[in-house]
Amino acid sequence: MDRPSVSIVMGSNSDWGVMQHAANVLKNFCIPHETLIISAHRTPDRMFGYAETARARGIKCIIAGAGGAAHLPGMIAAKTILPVLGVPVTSKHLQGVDSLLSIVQMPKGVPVATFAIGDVGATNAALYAIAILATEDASLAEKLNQFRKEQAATVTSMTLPEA
Ligand SMILES: Nc1c(C(=O)O)ncn1[C@@H]1O[C@H](COP(=O)(O)O)[C@@H](O)[C@H]1O
Repeated sequence: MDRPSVSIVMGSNSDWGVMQHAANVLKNFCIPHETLIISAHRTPDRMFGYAETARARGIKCIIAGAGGAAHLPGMIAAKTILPVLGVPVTSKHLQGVDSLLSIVQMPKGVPVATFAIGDVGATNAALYAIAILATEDASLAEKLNQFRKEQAATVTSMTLPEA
């Protein structure tokens, strides 16, 4: 098994329903990745250790998903210079708007690329991670181009019911 180049982390196993969409995209593109549960709030020391060592382990970018007071992506970004892609997980009471705002409003100097709430955000974060890797991998770039072409063909062949 190749060393993972993308790391997917989430605050709880309850986030998996959303975050599995990121893992599936990476799997479809044959990107070696890891999936971990780490919480800035509940396991702060583990989170620090993880963020401080991820780059040396060969990780190229981190997809971090969390819900509610979603400080995980921002706190990871505070401890690593790797690109952090934040996924706001849909929450029970505020439908993920709380997660989105917690992730997107980072202070100047410590960026987190923030994606849409839920499944779409997780999917796009993985596609973005692939785009990052593809800047230095011609065959991956070709795969990504092919994906876009297939997507365009699907939309082009869409039909509507007769009026
Ligand atoms: N937002 C965070 C963090 C964090 O940001 O460190 N750690 C856990 N959580 C979130 O709490 C929610 C509820 O978690 P539980 O289902 O375990 O109670 C999850 O969406 C998780 O991401």
